[in-house]
Parts: sequence; C-alpha cells; structure tokens
Amino acid sequence: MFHLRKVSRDVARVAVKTRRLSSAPERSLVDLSVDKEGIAIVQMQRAPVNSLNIELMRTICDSVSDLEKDKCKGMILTSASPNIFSAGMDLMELHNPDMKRLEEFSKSMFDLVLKLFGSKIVTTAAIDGYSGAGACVVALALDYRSMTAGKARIGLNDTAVGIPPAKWVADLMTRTMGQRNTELALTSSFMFPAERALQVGLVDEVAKDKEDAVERCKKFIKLYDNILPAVRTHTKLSLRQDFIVEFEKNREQYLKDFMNTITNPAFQNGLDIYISSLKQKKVKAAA
Ligand SMILES: CC/C=C\C/C=C\C/C=C\C/C=C/C(=O)SCCNC(=O)CCNC(=O)[C@H](O)C(C)(C)COP(=O)(O)OP(=O)(O)OC[C@H]1O[C@@H](n2cnc3c(N)ncnc32)[C@H](O)[C@@H]1OP(=O)(O)O
Repeated sequence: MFHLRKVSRDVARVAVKTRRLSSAPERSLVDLSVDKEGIAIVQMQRAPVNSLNIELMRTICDSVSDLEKDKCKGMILTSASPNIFSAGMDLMELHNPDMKRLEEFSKSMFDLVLKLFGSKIVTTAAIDGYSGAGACVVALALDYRSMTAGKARIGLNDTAVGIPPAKWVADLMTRTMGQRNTELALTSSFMFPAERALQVGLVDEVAKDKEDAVERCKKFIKLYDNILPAVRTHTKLSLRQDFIVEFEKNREQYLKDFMNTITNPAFQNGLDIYISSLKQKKVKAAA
C-alpha cells in the first residue's frame, strides 16, 4: 500500500452531491453515481457481458469528462454483470465490419484509452469477474485495480482471438508489469487469477468480493485527500507524457494497423470460428 505525504490540510474541494445521471437515455449503458465525498462509481451495464462497442466506449469517455469537469475526487469503474467486468471489445463490431463504423470504433477505442490514461482525476477499477483483452487494456489505463479472488480472470488474450498486440498495448502493460512479465503474458495469452495478477503487478490488491473491491478503490482514492489535486495531476501526467506523446504521434499508423488486422480475411475466418465456438458453448450447456 502507498503512504502519501501530507501536503496541505485545506485542499479546496468542489462539493459534489450524491446523484445519479443514468436517467439520461444516452447514459443508459453506464450507471453513474457520485457519493457525498466526491467519489464516482461508473458501473458498466451493457448486458450480457459489457462488450465494448462504440456507444459504451463513448459513454465511459463522456462520463469521465463530466467527472473531471465536476472536479470529482476519483472514479471507480465497475460492472453490473455478475462475474463479468467486461468481455473486451465487442466481437460483433469486428466481424464483417462496415468500414466507416470500424474506423469510428477504432477512434472511440483510442479516445477511451487516452482519456482514461490521461485523466485528471484518480481512476480505479473494481474488477469482479472476467476482464479479457480490450477490458484488460481499459483496466491498465487506470491508476489502480482491485480484483476479486475466485473465478475472475484478467489478461491480454489477444493472440487467442488472432490480434497481435499493438506496440502501444504492450507498452501500457510493460509500464505496469515490467518487460519480462509482459513478454510472458502477451506471448502466452495467459489469463491471470487475482492472486497471480497481484504477483506480477497486473492488479494492486485482491478483494474478497465486489463490495470489498469497491471499498479498496475508495480507500485508494482517499489516500490523495491531503495532496493538492493540481499537484497530483501534474505529477501523474508528467510521468505519463511520453506514452501520450508517442501515442498521438503514431495514432494514424495505429489506426491503419488495427483496420488492416481486422479486415484481413484470415482474421475474419478465425473470428467466424471463434464466435461460433462461443455460441456452441451455450448450445452445449443447454443440452
Ligand atoms: C476498449 C478497448 C480498448 C482498447 C483495446 C485496444 C487495443 C486492442 C487491444 C486488444 C485487442 C482486444 C481485442 C478484444 O477485446 S476481442 C474480445 C476478446 N474477448 C473474448 O475473447 C471474450 C469472449 N467471451 C467469453 O470468453 C465469454 O463470453 C465470457 C467469459 C466473457 C462470459 O462467459 P459466459 O458463459 O458468462 O457467457 P457467454 O454465454 O459466453 O456469452 C454471453 C453472450 O455474450 C456474447 N459475447 C461474449 N463475449 C463477447 C464479445 N467480446 N463481444 C460480443 N459478444 C460477446 C456471447 O456470444 C453470448 O451471446 P449469445 O449467444 O448471443 O447470448
């Protein structure tokens, strides 16, 4: 656990009342609430598995922008789906895609990663269930992750879906887990249970259940209570600037690479088989 030095006793805070914003129709993909202490819970609720389509990614992005404007203390990204944080990118967005929508999808994905990684507020995830591929990338873009012990798995299993991890994805993971662990994780597509994820630094704490995971996120956010938000943000962003600058510089190339991978006929054939196997699993389970 971190020990943060006291910098100022009277940190000015904008009072944030407890409120829910999910009544707005465009926000129905997340439930957003902010408590009296200014800590927000952004709960993904795109049933059944919170797969990341354009709309969900944009909604998360917009929610974080709103929370930044409101000068919230921090946010906790979590899920309404039992046993699933998120199934990663929406495979239907990648399967036989319309080119225009695929480009929009890629842009939304990049926007989301940059928004989360470069956010001014303290960003955390309470991971209570499966968090594979794109969902692991989202979690890696945050400041802190707590994950429930048990069946939950987290990892970048991109190779399993035929996507060679992009350089920026590997960089993001390396920043958190180091070179060696990243190399092993990416080449094997290993999906880590919480205890193993903690050992390699992929998550920061193991929780006993979702409630505990959320509490640990709150505790982490409150560690910054005595640090001036502007000073914390400045420090965080100066340490992250290299990644952000590199990403912006290569963004067009990353977009082309991603579009080329997805539209490759070999990838589409593999995806056909992968999606059928997911559906087949259900048929078998019902039999
Ligand atoms: C925002 C992204 C940010 C950055 C990414 C940046 C760069 C690129 C980085 C990485 C590349 C990332 C690629 C991906 O993310 S590809 C997606 C990878 N995910 C998976 O392979 C997960 C596949 N799903 C599962 O293994 C299981 O479904 C799961 C363990 C999640 C849940 O199992 P459960 O038994 O509870 O449910 P199911 O019956 O399997 O599924 C229910 C229902 O949902 C559909 N489903 C599942 N996953 C997805 C998905 N990813 N996209 C779309 N739909 C999905 C599944 O087919 C079932 O549908 P139906 O039969 O119609 O009910």
